Amino acid sequence: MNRGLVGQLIGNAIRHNKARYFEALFASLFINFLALAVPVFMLQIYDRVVFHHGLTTLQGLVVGMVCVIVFDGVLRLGRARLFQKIGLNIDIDVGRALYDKIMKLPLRVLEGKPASSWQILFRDVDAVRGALAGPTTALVLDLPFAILFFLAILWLAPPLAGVIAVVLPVFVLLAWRSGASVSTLSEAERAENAKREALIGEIIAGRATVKALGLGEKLRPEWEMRHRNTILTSMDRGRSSDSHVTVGQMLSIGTTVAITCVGALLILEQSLTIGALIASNMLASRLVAPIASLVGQWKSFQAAREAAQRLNAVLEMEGERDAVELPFDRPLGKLQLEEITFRYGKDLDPAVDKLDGVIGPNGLHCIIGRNGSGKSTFFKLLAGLYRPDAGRVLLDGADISQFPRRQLTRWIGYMPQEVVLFSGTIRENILMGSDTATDEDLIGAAKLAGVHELIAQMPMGYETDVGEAGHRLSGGQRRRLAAARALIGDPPVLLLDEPSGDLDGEAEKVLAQALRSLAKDHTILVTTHSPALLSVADTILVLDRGRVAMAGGAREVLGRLGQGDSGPTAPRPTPKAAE
Ligand SMILES: Nc1ncnc2c1ncn2[C@@H]1O[C@H](COP(=O)(O)OP(=O)(O)OP(=O)(O)O)[C@@H](O)[C@H]1O
Repeated sequence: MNRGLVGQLIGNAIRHNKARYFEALFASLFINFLALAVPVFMLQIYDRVVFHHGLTTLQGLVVGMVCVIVFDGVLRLGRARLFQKIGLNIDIDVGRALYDKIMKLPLRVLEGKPASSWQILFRDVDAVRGALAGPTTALVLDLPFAILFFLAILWLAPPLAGVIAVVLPVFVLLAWRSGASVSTLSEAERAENAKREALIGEIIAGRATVKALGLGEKLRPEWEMRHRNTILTSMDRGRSSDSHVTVGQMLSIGTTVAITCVGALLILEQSLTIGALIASNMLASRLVAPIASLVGQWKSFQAAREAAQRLNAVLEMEGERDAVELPFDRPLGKLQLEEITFRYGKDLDPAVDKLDGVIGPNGLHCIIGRNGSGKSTFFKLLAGLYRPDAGRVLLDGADISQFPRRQLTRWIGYMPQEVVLFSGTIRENILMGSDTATDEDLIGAAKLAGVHELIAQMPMGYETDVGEAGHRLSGGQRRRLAAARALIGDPPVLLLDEPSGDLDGEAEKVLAQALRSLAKDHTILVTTHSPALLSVADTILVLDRGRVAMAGGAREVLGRLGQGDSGPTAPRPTPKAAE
């Protein structure tokens, strides 16, 4: 049977930590042997010290018990440390595998689920760690030693061992039932919790809009509904769990009562001493305790198993090509589209529909079209972020789908429409665009993006902290930094989605001139409606509902658009005119 990747990772983690688990098992062995000391102490107190005034025995027993308590404490502490180390290794292995997988998943897969559902997966790593290196593991290691206590009771009072033999299967059945019923309810609770977190995530991400539009009250019913559902499912799960735990506690008390009653009869028959009864009762509660905790803890195992299954499902998803980089020279930047088609869903119209033609090498090519005409989708296909449902994108004659992501990002610089910066300095954010860039490249890219002077005027210059997601900067500043980030690796192909979006007129002109001079030896595609950029373009491609509505030299297209040509809705006259 396929254990799955998480199974393998856990297997590896257990193998790597085999020595530690053995040490923990060894510690458990001693802890449980030492646990026998208390009943023996009681037996001696009642049957020897009390009955025979054995004060010397009492002194000896007290010294012995102090040693036992200290040794037990040291062992428990040691065992907890071992679990910490094992847990750390599991965290590192499984957490790293999850991070790597998420980084390798295709963009469409990542976009297919809310951001919060990816975030929540890291909590699943905690659940797996908790089950393999937490209190539940200590419980499992203690379980085999229950036999030790059973044998001790059997030796002291065989009829009392009979009572235990009857009660134990009931405990095991209860633990199993508790796990089974809690499992379904935990899944429902998790699903509701994920919905609530998705809403909180959206509200926090859009906090400025929420505030500006005063959406607090409008969003409240939705929030309250999701919050209520989370609480209700949590209460259902809690109720089920509580009822099993309560039955378990009742059974524990019932066991003590049954043992005491049977023990009392044995004392009356003079086949048992009071000390032996007290010792048996202590042994019985020590035996029953871990099994009774199983009733409450089974849910942790169940939760860990489900977490492992969810992690497994993600880890087994197909990632992007992880091949070694191919020995290709730096491309010249000729993009060839072979009837590329892409739909966001099987039943949806194509967002990009049979786009065909050649762009570049070199030149500044503007893509225009109405909102929703497919410009951003087209760029994501060119950047290799989406795979076409049909057709191919070739770069210098090579299908881009064969290249690993790292290689592609060096050749195709992409600046998305929604600019995202990361916490850190301006310098760190720009340098993210290249693995090898020097300080000279950093300044060169900033100058090209027209942001160098602006940075130089800041008190901390390139070391200025941009804040969470770059929120300490203005929209235009963020966009210019993102442009510098796309430019820094000097890729032969540049895809800039609305680079002039938040720019003022002056910045727009600077950008237009920079792109114009860069276009001599780079293939630059820009989606824009900025006259400054359109005026320096070599070609213009007009998209409409994912198709080419018009394409050709910039002057010609602008002329036709100016003459009242129906533009984006016009038929497709020159499919390869962007060449
Ligand atoms: N993640 C998505 N899931 C489903 N449909 C999508 C998704 N993203 C875009 N679309 C749809 O695909 C079509 C093309 O969208 P796209 O973002 O490429 O247009 P655009 O030309 O860049 O628009 P704009 O000028 O507004 O940025 C639109 O109809 C849009 O509704």
